[in-house]
Amino acid sequence: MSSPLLSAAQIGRKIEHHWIWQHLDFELFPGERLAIIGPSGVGKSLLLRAIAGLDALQAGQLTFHGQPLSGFSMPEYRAQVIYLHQRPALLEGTVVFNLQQVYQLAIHHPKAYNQEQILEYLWPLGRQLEFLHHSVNNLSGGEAQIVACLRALQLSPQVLLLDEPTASMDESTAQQIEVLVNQWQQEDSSRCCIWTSHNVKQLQRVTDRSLTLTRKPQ
Ligand SMILES: Nc1ncnc2c1ncn2[C@@H]1O[C@H](COP(=O)(O)OP(=O)(O)OP(=O)(O)O)[C@@H](O)[C@H]1O
Repeated sequence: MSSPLLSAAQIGRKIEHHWIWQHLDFELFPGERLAIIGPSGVGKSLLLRAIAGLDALQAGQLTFHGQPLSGFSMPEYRAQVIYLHQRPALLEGTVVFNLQQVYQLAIHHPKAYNQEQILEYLWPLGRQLEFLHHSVNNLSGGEAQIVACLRALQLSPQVLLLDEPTASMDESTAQQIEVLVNQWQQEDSSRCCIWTSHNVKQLQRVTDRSLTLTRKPQ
């Protein structure tokens, strides 16, 4: 069997004096699609944020390709493991500006913005060239999620951490996003994703197994 791409050993996240979750162990093998499930407030986003290296852990260790996260430069790690926030933060300006701006980061050189690829992503989402010139201030919540998703997919990451990425979309647009994520994964069989969603049917379509978080007594 291959080695895990990501693994968590006895990880714990504490906020103030309260453990949100602790003693968590899991492994993510190449090609896997994992769901993180549990009720609101149980700490699913905090787990994705920890895996993304955005928040420190208070216990345990995460490894990527067998190396502790502390062994990576964060830009290098985050170019490979991309977190899609449930409420995406976009930069002031147009959609195309947001898609192009990420390439200013040295870590993405020599990759370059590819408008043809973006238009291919947009077509099944019912949007064309003019969408690229919309100001992000005028986007709906679902459209902002589309932009965040395309911004991540165009970078061809190895792992996508999808935090309710379609929560603000209609069902048909959400399913088109699922198709795009699936295509990204089919392009390289070692790519992995971790999803959170309150849409059980969606999780059945897009993941193969799940990790359940349960609420700790206070
Ligand atoms: N920065 C923070 N400071 C204080 N508390 C926080 C912070 N971030 C999250 N929390 C708390 O940690 C708990 C877990 O939050 P989290 O957003 O991970 O839940 P979730 O399982 O993703 O919920 P939902 O399904 O509603 O998105 C919540 O009680 C939340 O209020």
